[in-house]
Amino acid sequence: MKSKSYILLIVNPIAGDSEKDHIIEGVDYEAAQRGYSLKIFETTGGDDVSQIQDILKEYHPERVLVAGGDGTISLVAQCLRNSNIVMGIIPAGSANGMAVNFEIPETVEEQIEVAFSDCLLKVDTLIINDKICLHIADLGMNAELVKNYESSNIRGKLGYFLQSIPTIINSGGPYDFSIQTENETFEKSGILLAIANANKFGTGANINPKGKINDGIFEILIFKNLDFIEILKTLQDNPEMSSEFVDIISTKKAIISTKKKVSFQIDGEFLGEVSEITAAVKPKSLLMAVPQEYCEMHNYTKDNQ
Ligand SMILES: Nc1ncnc2c1ncn2[C@@H]1O[C@H](COP(=O)(O)OP(=O)(O)OP(=O)(O)O)[C@@H](O)[C@H]1O
Repeated sequence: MKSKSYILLIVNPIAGDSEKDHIIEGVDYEAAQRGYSLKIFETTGGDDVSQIQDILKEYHPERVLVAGGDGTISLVAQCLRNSNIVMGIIPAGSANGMAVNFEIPETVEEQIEVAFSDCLLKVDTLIINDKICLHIADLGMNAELVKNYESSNIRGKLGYFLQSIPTIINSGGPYDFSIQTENETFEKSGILLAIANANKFGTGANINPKGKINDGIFEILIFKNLDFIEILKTLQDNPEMSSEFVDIISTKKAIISTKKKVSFQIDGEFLGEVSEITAAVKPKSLLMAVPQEYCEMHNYTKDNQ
């Protein structure tokens, strides 16, 4: 084990199609100011999980900062789950859904400040079909949109917007979902079933306004139709959505099945078509540095060590 405390910075060089030099310089400066040594690891897209695990064992960093998109954040969260190592996010992807959800500020300077701050929150993670979900997974129309977005050349919100109309027209829904929770079985029909640990999609749509990221439960939201007025409401901070538009089930675990296969995504990554998934919450399993304002707005109590 090394004698000085380490910060590990994990950089995905291709995320968001942007250079990361200013992030690396900013983190290097801040780490030095605070008396840490900095270890940098660049992902390769190959065996990143086992390489990161080896670095964690060798350097025992106090914090791991991630400069990448949602895919890289998920990968790092998977390595840090059930440890006491803090994860900080420096969003550098094309859509950055998790950063939108955690209200990470816009500038790199502010993001680095948050990533090094002592506003720490132990958040729940979900395990869905053996994969980690920090944010939102879904079956149906949004997953179809993620698939079409991934295969298109235009990135960012514009890319999502441009894919939305053909996706709506060509969608395979509505779907009949059978949802088995710990105590009950529900039969529901909808165009989109979301499994939400967090509140917002990467587009900013606040689909799960009452959800808390550290309450030991998650929400299953079944959207029944494309009601544009209700969709516009989700752009507000605290939308009251009609029960004609969405049904909400809160639970700790669930098995969800459909007769016909349906598109499936976790945290912005398209994972093919499935007819059954299992989801379970792992309460307070990841320690994250988040903005003070995020804790205040959602009445979260900090989990400072
Ligand atoms: N050095 C690399 N070369 C090629 N691909 C890489 C490399 N490092 C990571 N990857 C790939 O990058 C993907 C993850 O990208 P990530 O989600 O972080 O960024 P993004 O796609 O730009 O952002 P977002 O998810 O916010 O749209 C994974 O598929 C991973 O395999």
